[in-house]
Amino acid sequence: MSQTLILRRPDDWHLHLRDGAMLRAVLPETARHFARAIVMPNLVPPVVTSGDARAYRDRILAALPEGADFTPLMTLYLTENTDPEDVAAAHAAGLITAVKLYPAGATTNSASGVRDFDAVRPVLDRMAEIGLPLCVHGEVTDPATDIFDREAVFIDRVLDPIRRATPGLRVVMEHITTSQGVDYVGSQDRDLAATITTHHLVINRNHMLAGGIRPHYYCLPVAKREEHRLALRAAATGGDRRFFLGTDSAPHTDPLKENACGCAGCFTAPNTLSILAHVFEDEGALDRLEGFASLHGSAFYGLPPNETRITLTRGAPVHYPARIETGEGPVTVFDPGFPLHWHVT
Ligand SMILES: NC(=O)N[C@@H](CC(=O)O)C(=O)O
Ligand SMILES: [Zn+2]
Ligand SMILES: [Zn+2]
Repeated sequence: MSQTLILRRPDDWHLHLRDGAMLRAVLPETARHFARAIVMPNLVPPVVTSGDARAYRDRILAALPEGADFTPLMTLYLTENTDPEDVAAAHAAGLITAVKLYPAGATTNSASGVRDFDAVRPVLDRMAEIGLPLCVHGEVTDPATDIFDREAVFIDRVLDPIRRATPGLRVVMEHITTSQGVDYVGSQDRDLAATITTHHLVINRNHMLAGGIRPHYYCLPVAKREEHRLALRAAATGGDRRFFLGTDSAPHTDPLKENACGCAGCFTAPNTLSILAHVFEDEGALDRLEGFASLHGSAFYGLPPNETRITLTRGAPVHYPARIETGEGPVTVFDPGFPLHWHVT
């Protein structure tokens, strides 16, 4: 017997769309299922001013397939030179939904990020005043901190002090990967939330490293031990409104992934919803999928939920392409390692 789930159309609260030919290839994969997405600003060069955000938004809208119903929600890349007034004006004009903090050197295209957190204090103060959320890539970057500990150390050493010094600042910890991330969000008030990716609900570090190195499972923050994956699954499927979907779908071409120094990022846009339905079914939480994918994020950002619906139907295995072609080369689609049965229409 086939089983059907009807959900409000989901949103993706953390997405990389890139630019140019890559943008044109990956955007339809998200627009097919999602109504809105927070678009990350880590282009080269990054999206740092309101003018950059407006121009990037226009390029995204121009790349949308005919008839697509998709709204990009823009972000600014926080640098030590960001002008608080430019941020406030972009917010007041409805141009941006958040500002993104990358510690310099933490991840893909983060070289223009923040080294000295005191240098961005005026921007953070202004954001707290106007209620504009800060999205955070939460990892320290000092070489002495083990890569598997970088998120937990960031919470204690950077994030908690910033939040204490900036009362009222609304923060989203992006792509949390640890039980410490889950616990920190759970212990705080409604000004703090977290996105969780699809892939971190599926893989732990063994999937990436045991029995051969699998570069398509390499992303940042890097997948952790199994106990952390289980904590993320409990948070995502537990119904707490502070946790919501941000796929962090992050396309890189195969030659850049399958490389002696491979890029970080998993491309999950095409099959994310089928995988999530599988995960929520496994956890006996299909009734909570709509909250995680379609309701909690918009509530945090103060936006109305989408009025349109998608239908998930459980049936014969559904096949997604192993990779998509882009004008820049092939991009491998994340392989969850199990057959998918949930069709999305
Ligand atoms: N997640 C990743 O591994 N990569 C992202 C950057 C990021 O979100 O940290 C990318 O832009 O490729
Ligand atoms: Zn990141
Ligand atoms: Zn990302």
